[in-house]
Amino acid sequence: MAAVLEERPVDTTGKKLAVTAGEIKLEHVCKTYGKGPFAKDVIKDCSFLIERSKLTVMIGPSGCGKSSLIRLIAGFESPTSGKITLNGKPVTHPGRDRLVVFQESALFPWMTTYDNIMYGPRARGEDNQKTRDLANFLLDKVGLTAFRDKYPTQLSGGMQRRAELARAMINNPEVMVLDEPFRGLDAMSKELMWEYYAKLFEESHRTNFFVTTDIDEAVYLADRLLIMTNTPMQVRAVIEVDVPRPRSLSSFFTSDRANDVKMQALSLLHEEAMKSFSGGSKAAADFVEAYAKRKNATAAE
Ligand SMILES: Nc1ncnc2c1ncn2[C@@H]1O[C@H](COP(=O)(O)OP(=O)(O)OP(=O)(O)O)[C@@H](O)[C@H]1O
Repeated sequence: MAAVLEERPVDTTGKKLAVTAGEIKLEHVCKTYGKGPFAKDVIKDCSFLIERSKLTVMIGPSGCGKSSLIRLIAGFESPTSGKITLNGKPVTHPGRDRLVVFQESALFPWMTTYDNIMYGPRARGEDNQKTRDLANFLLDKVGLTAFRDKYPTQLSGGMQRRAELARAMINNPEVMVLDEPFRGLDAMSKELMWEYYAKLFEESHRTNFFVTTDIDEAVYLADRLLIMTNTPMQVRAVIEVDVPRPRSLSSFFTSDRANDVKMQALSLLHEEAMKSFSGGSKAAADFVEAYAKRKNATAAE
């Protein structure tokens, strides 16, 4: 059963939003695309838990199968074998209980920020005082109250991502799934997004599953870090990021534990990249080069 965690204030008039947190379990999940001589194993015997009320981050080499796994969890595709359950019930199709925020903007360009956020409730015939209060509450939470009536093209990249977070959260999913949502943002906007997003999580403790290729993002955000292998993708290691919350970005990376986790994760990812580097992967070669630069920079500090 999903747990109703806590009543959260929606606005100053005292209305409440119940945050419901679910749990997703993957057991021996495999995914093969194509048939016969064209068959390609992308996910192989993948088992892990997306724990209730925790922020689980999955990091793996580029092209290892992360987006394929998200499509299975979202219910857009089915595993070739193995089982995925939400609160013990098999995932068989897409549902409001598992909303995915993708790396590409999904905002409707002809709608204002407010209308984009209200899209879900309106589609369900729930344009009422409660959802309107909630939309305004979320606008405030993501720092977009002043941009309520602007269209997506009038917002910066970071603002668009924040609007997307609000648009997903208004539907109160039991699990929020995020596929590299901050990819492509410049470094400063990205850090700002991490802080917004971490705060939103810390205030709600909704179950979140966040997928990335960015090591700093992964370590800063995660309660649990899943390090994945190259294709066919499996869980290589699970690291508990036992750094207390709320986390301040300015002090986080000076913490010994955060740096230990980062070095441990980097070294595992480096091993995975080396495997596909020897197999001739361009993405792996880029990672190996970036890793060497980062290691030298850390040594120089
Ligand atoms: N529908 C499909 N049919 C055939 N092959 C596919 C299909 N979807 C994905 N693949 C293959 O599966 C592998 C993993 O792709 P996927 O997009 O899941 O990886 P990823 O880790 O999300 O990549 P990135 O980090 O670049 O976003 C790739 O080799 C891709 O070509």
